Amino acid sequence: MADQITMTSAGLKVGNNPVIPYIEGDGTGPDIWRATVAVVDGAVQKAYGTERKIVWKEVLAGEKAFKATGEWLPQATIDAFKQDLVGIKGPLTTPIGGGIRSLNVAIRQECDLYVCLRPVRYFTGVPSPVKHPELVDMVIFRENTEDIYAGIEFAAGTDEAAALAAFIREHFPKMYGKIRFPEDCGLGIKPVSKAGTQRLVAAAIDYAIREDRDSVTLVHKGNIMKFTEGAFRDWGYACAHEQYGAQPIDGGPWHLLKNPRTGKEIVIKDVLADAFLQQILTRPAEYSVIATLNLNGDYISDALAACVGGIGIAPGGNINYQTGTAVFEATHGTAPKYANKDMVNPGSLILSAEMMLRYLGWTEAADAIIRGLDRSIANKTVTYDFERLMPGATKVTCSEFGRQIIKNM
Ligand SMILES: NC(=O)C1=CN([C@@H]2O[C@H](COP(=O)(O)OP(=O)(O)OC[C@H]3O[C@@H](n4cnc5c(N)ncnc54)[C@H](OP(=O)(O)O)[C@@H]3O)[C@@H](O)[C@H]2O)C=CC1
Ligand SMILES: O=C(O)CCC(=O)C(=O)O
Ligand SMILES: [Mg+2]
Repeated sequence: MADQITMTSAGLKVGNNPVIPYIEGDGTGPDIWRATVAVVDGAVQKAYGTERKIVWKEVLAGEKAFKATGEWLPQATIDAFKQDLVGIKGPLTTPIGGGIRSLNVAIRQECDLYVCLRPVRYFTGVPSPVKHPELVDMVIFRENTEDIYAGIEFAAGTDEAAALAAFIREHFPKMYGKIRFPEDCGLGIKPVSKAGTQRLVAAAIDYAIREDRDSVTLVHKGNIMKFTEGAFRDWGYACAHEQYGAQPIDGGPWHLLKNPRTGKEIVIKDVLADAFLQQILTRPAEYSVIATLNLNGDYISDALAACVGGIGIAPGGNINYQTGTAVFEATHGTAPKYANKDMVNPGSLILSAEMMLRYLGWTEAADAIIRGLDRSIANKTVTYDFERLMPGATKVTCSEFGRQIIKNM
């Protein structure tokens, strides 16, 4: 028996046997996927016995898809994510320079998954390069459909780059004069819209209200990129003011919002991206919910993951809160040098699956995963990345780490 997940006015409707499409992924993807599926099935069984079970449905993308179909991202895969609503994926390779554009970004854009949700918090015992990793408890809302990631780029020396340069020269001669080497210049365009910004910022504020968080920080580089990053900040504050009734503090720009659920205050503030990247090291406790643009969010995700013990344990989900469509995935990439060695940490994908279970409303199964992971780390039976920094730890394989988590649930 298999149930289709549907979106209703009351939220997702999830049966006992939901169909969940998954992409195994490239590089280390198959290793971490195998460990993840075992942990998720184990957690669901632990929480609900035989009453509930996920019906996994493989869909293809990346190298496996190319070998089987001649396409890197078959339309059937996008259709499955849209139809089945909730899915999960391993990492996919993106070549640098030429070749295909990011399949990961393509999935987010084609399904209009406008929020890249990346919670970053510390698990006791995980080795970290900072003195107080336990002070890091942030949830990143990274805009997922706009910015430099829209992929409007023209290679130096092409007719397209020359045509765009000619257009700028004709219509914006002063700006053309600012291009230092116009003759051999690659050109990129950075679209950032009010609608795109405000649906992202609204999702971040909704989260702060729902999860009783005390601040939402808009992270941008608006001093330099005034009409994209600066506009993101201004539209973000406008969203807080117009849609949530937030009021300026001492004339602004910071705003204060009363949580309608708890009556507590939520500060809406902003910070420049470079300052933020140093402050996450020096005073992380001052930040809670983060709303930011696509590229900033990419950098911030990896930097924050490092603060709490590394990319091996940083989860994520790409979500459209209106349609309910969501594809969960780790923050890290394919780590190709470790492919097929059954070696890397499956924690990021396992915790992404844990987010997925919570999104489905299967909180008991999600809690079982957290219990299993907490205890496995406390027992110091960990993969190479933690073991090399954890005195007295026992190094286990990727699959064995998964088995430890199941045992410890
Ligand atoms: N969403 C996605 O699918 C993403 C895909 N990518 C793609 O992945 C490919 C490789 O990118 P790359 O820049 O090497 O970044 P990766 O994140 O794949 O790897 C960088 C380093 O991070 C560490 N790492 C990554 N995964 C794990 C894990 N599961 N457990 C423990 N440590 C881990 C390793 O560090 P160490 O060497 O110190 O052990 C690794 O060398 C590229 O094609 C890139 O485009 C990148 C990011 C996201
Ligand atoms: O798609 C890629 O290759 C990179 C994506 C990425 O770095 C991210 O989503 O964090
Ligand atoms: Mg990244």
